[in-house]
Amino acid sequence: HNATVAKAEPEDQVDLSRQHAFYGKGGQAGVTTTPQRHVMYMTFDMTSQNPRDLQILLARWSAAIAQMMAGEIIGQVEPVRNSGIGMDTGEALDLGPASLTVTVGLGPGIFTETYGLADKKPALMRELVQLPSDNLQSAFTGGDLSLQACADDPQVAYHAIRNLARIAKDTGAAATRWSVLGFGRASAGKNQSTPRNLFGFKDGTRNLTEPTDFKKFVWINDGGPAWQQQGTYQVVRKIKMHIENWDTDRVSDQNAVFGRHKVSGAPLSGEKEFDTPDFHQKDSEGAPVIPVTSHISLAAHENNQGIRILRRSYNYTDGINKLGMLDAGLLFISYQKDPASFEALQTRLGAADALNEYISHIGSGIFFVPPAPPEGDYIGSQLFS
Ligand SMILES: C=CC1=C(C)c2cc3[nH]c(cc4nc(cc5[nH]c(cc1n2)c(C)c5CCC(=O)O)C(CCC(=O)O)=C4C)c(C)c3C=C
Ligand SMILES: [Fe+2]
Repeated sequence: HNATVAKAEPEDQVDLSRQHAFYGKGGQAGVTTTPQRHVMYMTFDMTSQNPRDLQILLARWSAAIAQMMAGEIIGQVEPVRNSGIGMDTGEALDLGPASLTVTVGLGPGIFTETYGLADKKPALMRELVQLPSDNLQSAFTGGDLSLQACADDPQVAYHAIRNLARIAKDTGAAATRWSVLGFGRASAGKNQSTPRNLFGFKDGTRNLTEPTDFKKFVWINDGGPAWQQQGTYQVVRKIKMHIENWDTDRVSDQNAVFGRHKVSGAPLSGEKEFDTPDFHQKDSEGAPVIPVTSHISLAAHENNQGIRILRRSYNYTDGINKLGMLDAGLLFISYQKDPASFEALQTRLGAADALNEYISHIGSGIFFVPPAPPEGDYIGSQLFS
């Protein structure tokens, strides 16, 4: 079963010398970018009430991200002065750019009077509504700022976040809130083979991959304030997966939970992974072949007034819990031009998904992702003019 590896597309091969552009005209890198293999995700709380500190932080973050995405250090690792402290912590030296992208998000707490930004709040920015089956813990929820660092080498992603957290502390602007280190991209981009989540199922088969769909469902182009155009909303959910329970379940039942076959990824109504699911197909007893409570039946755009979102999730593990059980799951990240799209899907999933027996939404966040800055500028600069 090594066939997929042997005939991998270039998008599937790791080339650690590959790099992405930070500056540009469209949206930030790391949203519609072909998913890299690893993520280090972190949110921050503002520790300063001064808008100047926020501005300086966004400017310093932007400059540092641009350098790191190019595979450069962000300052001396070994200072010339004998007693000097290093600027760059050094652990990514010689590792290459590794397709690093760092995507910056602004949380609801940024668009407030505290920073003189209440009137700059993007039209659809707000806290997510409470959703059915939510089991959110404050230790994995919220944040004023988010950083999603993705790379094909986990150390490159970690180095980026570590150095950006250092800058946040250094400026006195923000402090770390929660973070997740994720692996094994659980989503697929164009020409990428579909990876598997920790339940062993192919995840990302019917994800968005076409520029026309990105335009329609992901990037904001509503004719509103110029600085928000080509922005998007990031929703993040830390979803624990009850692995031991799942592993004792019959595979036929697992297939019914997702509405797909485990090995091939084909919908239960078809034979091949990319066959379009037929939600009307009935078995000999007249029951839908793809159960109505299956994950794909509840999430598919055909059954949700055409709603679609871009998923960019990663598997994660936090080791084992106090009972010695595997503590792992999915760092679900989605991008959409309207956070209500996520809410609409999760309202249905949270209420009826057969998968709910095996998962628990324990963390959550929502962030506005401003467009990429042009060369020489920084993310969110237009907030301060
Ligand atoms: C609210 C949005 C979604 C959450 C939360 C979510 C959690 C979640 N999903 C899987 C595994 C799979 N999801 C699949 C498809 C799928 N999931 C969503 C949305 C959410 N999933 C959508 C919109 C879709 C596409 C539905 C369709 O159009 O058919 C699949 C099938 C393969 C695929 O198309 O990607 C799997 C497998 C897990 C394990 C999980 C939480 C832990
Ligand atoms: Fe899903």
